[in-house]
Amino acid sequence: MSAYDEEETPFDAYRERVDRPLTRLFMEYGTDRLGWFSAGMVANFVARMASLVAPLLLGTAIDAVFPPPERAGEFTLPVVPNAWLPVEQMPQFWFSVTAIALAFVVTAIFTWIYGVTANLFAHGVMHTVRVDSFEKMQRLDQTFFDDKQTGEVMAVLNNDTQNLEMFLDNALMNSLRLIVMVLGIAGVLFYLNWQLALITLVAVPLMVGFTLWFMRVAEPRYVRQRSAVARLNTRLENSIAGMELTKTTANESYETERVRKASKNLFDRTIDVLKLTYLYRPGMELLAGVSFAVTFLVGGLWLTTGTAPGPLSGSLSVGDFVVFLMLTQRIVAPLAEVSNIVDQYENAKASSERIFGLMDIPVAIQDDEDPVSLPDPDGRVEYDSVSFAYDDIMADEDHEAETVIDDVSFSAEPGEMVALVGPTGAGKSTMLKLLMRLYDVDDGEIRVDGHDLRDVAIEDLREATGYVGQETFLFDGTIADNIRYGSQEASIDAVREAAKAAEAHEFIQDLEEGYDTRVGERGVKLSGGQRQRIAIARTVLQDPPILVLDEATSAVDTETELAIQRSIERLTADRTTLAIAHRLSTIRDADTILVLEAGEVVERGDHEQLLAEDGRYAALWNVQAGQIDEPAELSGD
Ligand SMILES: Nc1ncnc2c1ncn2[C@@H]1O[C@H](COP(=O)(O)OP(=O)(O)OP(=O)(O)O)[C@@H](O)[C@H]1O
Repeated sequence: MSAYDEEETPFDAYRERVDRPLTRLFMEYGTDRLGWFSAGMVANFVARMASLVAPLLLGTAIDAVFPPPERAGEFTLPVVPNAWLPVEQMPQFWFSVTAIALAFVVTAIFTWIYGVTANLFAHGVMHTVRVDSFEKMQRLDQTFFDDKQTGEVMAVLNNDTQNLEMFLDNALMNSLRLIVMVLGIAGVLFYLNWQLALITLVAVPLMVGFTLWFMRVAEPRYVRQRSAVARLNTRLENSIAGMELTKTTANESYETERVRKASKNLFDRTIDVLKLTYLYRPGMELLAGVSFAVTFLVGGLWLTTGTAPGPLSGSLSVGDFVVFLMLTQRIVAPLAEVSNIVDQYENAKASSERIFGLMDIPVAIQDDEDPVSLPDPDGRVEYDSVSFAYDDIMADEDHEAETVIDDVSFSAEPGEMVALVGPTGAGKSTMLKLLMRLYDVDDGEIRVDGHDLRDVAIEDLREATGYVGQETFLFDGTIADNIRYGSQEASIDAVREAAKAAEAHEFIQDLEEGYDTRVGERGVKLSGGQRQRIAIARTVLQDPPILVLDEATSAVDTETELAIQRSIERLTADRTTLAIAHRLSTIRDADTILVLEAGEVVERGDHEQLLAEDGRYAALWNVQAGQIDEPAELSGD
C-alpha cells in the first residue's frame, strides 16, 4: 500500500457511513422515473424472449424435415398449443419463415424501446444527481473548502455521476438480460431434454461461485482505484491552478514529478484491478466453453450411437441437439457480461457512496426555520464579545482549536467606518469573514440592525454586505456580465454608471469591444488594478448598506492607486464600512480604528486619539509617514 492510500480526505469519513448506497440511490432518485425504468425492463424482457424464437423454430423445422422415427410428422413448439400449428409441410415451412421474421422485427423494435427508455431513466437520474450534488456542494460551509478538495468535488460531479449512468442503463439492464437469458434458455433446454440440460447447465453454478469470489476480491481494489482517480484529479487541479507560480519558480520538473507519482499510483491501482478482471473474463469463458464442449460430446455420442450414453435414457433429436448447441452459445455472451456488470456495479457503488458522502456532510451555516429578513437594512453592525477559532470539519473531539478572535467588541452606526489594523495573522480577515457569516462565532454574537446574524436569512445578509477583497475573481464572460454579477437585472446604463463611479469606465471604453470584452478565465486578460476596479463597480451596482473591504496590498502605479482610492471613497460614503488597511493614510478619517494583535483589540480610537496615545498605532504611523525608520511592528504585509 502506498502513502496515497493512507491519506484521509474529507469525504472518507462520511463515505464510510453511507449505508446501502445503491438502494438509496434508487429510492431517492429512481422512484421519480419509475415509468421509464419499468418500460425499459419490460421492453428488454420482450426483446430477449423474442430472440429465442429463431433457434427454437430452427430445431422444430429440422425435426420436421429429418424426423426421428418415434416423432415422425411432429411439429411442436414450447408454450404454443399444437392446435394452432399447421399440419402440412409447406404451411409449416411458411409458418416458420414468418415467425422467424416476426421475431427479428419484434426483437429490433423492443431493443430500440429498451435503449431509449433505459437511457432516459439513467441520464435523468444522472442529471438530477449532478445538479443536487452541486447545489449541496455550494451550501457546504467554507470550512470544507478550506481543505481545498476541489479535485474530489469535481470527481463527484463528473466521474461519479457518469459511473451511475453506466450502471443504471448498462449494468442494470444487462443483469436483467442475463437473468432472462439464463432462465429462459434453461427453461427451453429443460423442456427439450432435461437430462442433457442438466449436463449443459452444470457450469452455471460454477460461474456464479467464481463471480462471487471475484466480487469479494475485487471490491477493495475498486475502492482504492477510485480514490487514486480522485487524488490525481486533485493534484492536476492544484498544479494547473498554480501554473504561474510553477513557471516563475522554474518548478516544472517538480510538478511533473508530483503528477507522475499520482498518475503512477493510479496506474498501479488500475493494474491491480485489471489483473483480476483479466483472470475473471477468460475464466468465465473457459467455464462456458467447457459446458459447450461437454454438451457437444454427450449430445454427439447420443446422436451418432443412437443410444443415450452412460446413465442417461431416452432419445435426442437432431433438431433438439442443434437448439442445445445454439442456445449454449447464447448463454456465453450474457454470462461473459457479468464481469462488466460487476465492474460497473462496483464503480457505481463506490461512486454513490461518494455522492451520498458529500450529500451527508452536515452544513452548520444555514438558515433557521424562520429566519429574520432584512428587506431594507440600515446597516448597524455590532460585535459583542466575539470569540472564534477555526475548526476542522473532520477534527476529532480532542482536537484543540487555536483562538483566532478573542473577546472582541465594537459597534458601527449606519454609515460609519471601522478600520482594522494589525500585524499579519492578527485575525483581521477573519473578523470580516465572520460578518459575512462564512464562519459562525464560537462565543458572543454579531448583530446587524440589532439581529443576531445567526437569525438573519443568509441571502439577505450577504446581499446587504458588499465585499471588495485583495483577490478579485472574475468569471469567464464579458466585462458587463462581471459587473452585473449579483445584480443580474441591471441595465447596461446602470452598469456604465457603476463603472464610472469605480473609475473603470475609461479603460473599459478603450478596450476593443468595450463592455462586451471577454475577460478570459478568472479575468487573466486584465491587470490587477483593472480587475479591482471592476470589483468595485460590481459592488457599486449591488449598492449594499454594509461594506467589507480588504485593502489590496499589491502594488499598482500611483495613478491607478489614486483612482482606486477615489472610487473607494465614493463607495464608502453613507455605507457602514469594515475595512482592513495596510496603508494607514487610507483610514485616517475612520470613525473607529481597532488595532488587533493575536485576535485581541489592543488599542482603539480615532486617528487623533491613537496618535495622542503614542502606542503601537502611533509608532506605525510615524514609520509610514517617514518620520522614523524603525522596522514597522504593525506592518500588515
Ligand atoms: N481557513 C482557515 N483555517 C484555519 N486557520 C486559518 C484560516 N484562515 C486563517 N487562519 C489562521 O487564523 C489566523 C488569523 O488569520 P487572518 O487571515 O484573519 O489574519 P490577518 O490579520 O487577516 O492576516 P493578514 O494581514 O496576513 O491577511 C492566522 O493564524 C491564520 O493562520
